[in-house]
Amino acid sequence: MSPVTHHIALVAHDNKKVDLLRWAEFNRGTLSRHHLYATGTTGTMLEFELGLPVTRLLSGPVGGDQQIGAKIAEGVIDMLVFFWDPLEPQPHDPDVKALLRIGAVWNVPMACNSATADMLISSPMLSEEWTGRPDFTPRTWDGEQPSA
Ligand SMILES: O=C(CO)COP(=O)(O)O
Repeated sequence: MSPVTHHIALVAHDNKKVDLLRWAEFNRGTLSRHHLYATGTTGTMLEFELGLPVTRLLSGPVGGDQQIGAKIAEGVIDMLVFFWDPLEPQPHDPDVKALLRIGAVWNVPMACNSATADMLISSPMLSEEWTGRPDFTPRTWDGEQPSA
């Protein structure tokens, strides 16, 4: 039986990049069995340090967070490790909030610090086909005119 692979997104703000790199190096073996995605700078550093392929999107402040959020909404990404910086304001704070929000909407397992990331990466659920994705009924235009 082939091992289950997941699509894992990794993102870190500048002051948290070293923490994420350390965490990813420690978990390199496990991460190597999955498809990795990252925002631009985080992805470049991860590829360099881990020597693993990473699908790199744009840098966070210029749309990368939104791209990760879109992939969550499309059902591509099924786990997010996002070491955001709680001690420094970010110019793209609305994008950061939007990413965290869409992850919550789609019930994606999200880790915002290494303690939670350790728990997610060591979860037995990581070796199972798993989706906690809610089944939203799309609200489509049904052609009815609003009553006057
Ligand atoms: O800003 C980010 C997340 O909000 C991360 O972007 P970079 O990986 O390009 O630094």
